[in-house]
Amino acid sequence: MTYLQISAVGKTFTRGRASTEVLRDINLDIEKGEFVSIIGHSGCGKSTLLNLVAGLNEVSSGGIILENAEVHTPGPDRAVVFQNHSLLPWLTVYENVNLAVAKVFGRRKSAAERHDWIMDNLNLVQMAHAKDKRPTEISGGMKQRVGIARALAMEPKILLLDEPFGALDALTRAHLQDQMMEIHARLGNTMIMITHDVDEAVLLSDRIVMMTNGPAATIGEVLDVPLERPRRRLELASDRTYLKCREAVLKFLYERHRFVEAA
Ligand SMILES: Nc1ncnc2c1ncn2[C@@H]1O[C@H](COP(=O)(O)OP(=O)(O)OP(=O)(O)O)[C@@H](O)[C@H]1O
Repeated sequence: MTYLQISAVGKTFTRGRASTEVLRDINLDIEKGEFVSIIGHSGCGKSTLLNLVAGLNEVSSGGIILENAEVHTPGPDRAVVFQNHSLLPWLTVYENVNLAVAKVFGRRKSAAERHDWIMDNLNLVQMAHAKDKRPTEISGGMKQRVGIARALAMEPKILLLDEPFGALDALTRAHLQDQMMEIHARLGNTMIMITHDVDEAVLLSDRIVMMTNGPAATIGEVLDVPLERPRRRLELASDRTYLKCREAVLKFLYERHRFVEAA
């Protein structure tokens, strides 16, 4: 039984008499525990697709089923991490995570259990030491880590990552990619990540979904990444399979589906 099933999904935005068909006939099955990246040129509809899975927008045609339940609205079973952290600035790191934990586990866990759970998740992203700091007092990479802890603390069925490291410098980005791989190995979560970064996609993913250019974008190809885990970036830099996957994505993006700026 497929965990997440995206079937014949289309999305058209309509405003007044104008309408734009952004996505057409998207079909994708994702298994429990898979790490899937979505890559494609700017504006092709990656975030739109993620937002449909998150339930932030409704599909115009087709359907999305997560563990036998059709997706219509947002829910804590699908946590989203955005490129720019969405922490509340007047709350501490701890309180930001607590907000999600209280909402999801308020009735099911005691206050002591909720506290332990918040600390577990802050520890997972190595942010427990900053639990009493406010978002303005920590770096961009740290804020993203808190956002990831908050999302993980909801124990979602699926973690949706919309360019989670896009705004970070290269070194911080590499560090967080490594942490993400460790978390994935430890918890076995199902994750969908949008990225513009070919190396990031190959390093982290079990499969890479490559999207054609819009309007009416669809899935052009899906690439399996048959690299064993754990993966180490330095060893992979000269690994044949890694380089082949990288080349396949680059060819898709820059030969077969080159980005053409709209007039
Ligand atoms: N709510 C909306 N109403 C109308 N059009 C929208 C809406 N949301 C997105 N679009 C349009 O859908 C298209 C795809 O946007 P989307 O943000 O999904 O692309 P993307 O691939 O994630 O882009 P990027 O990589 O630049 O973030 C764009 O042309 C955008 O203008």
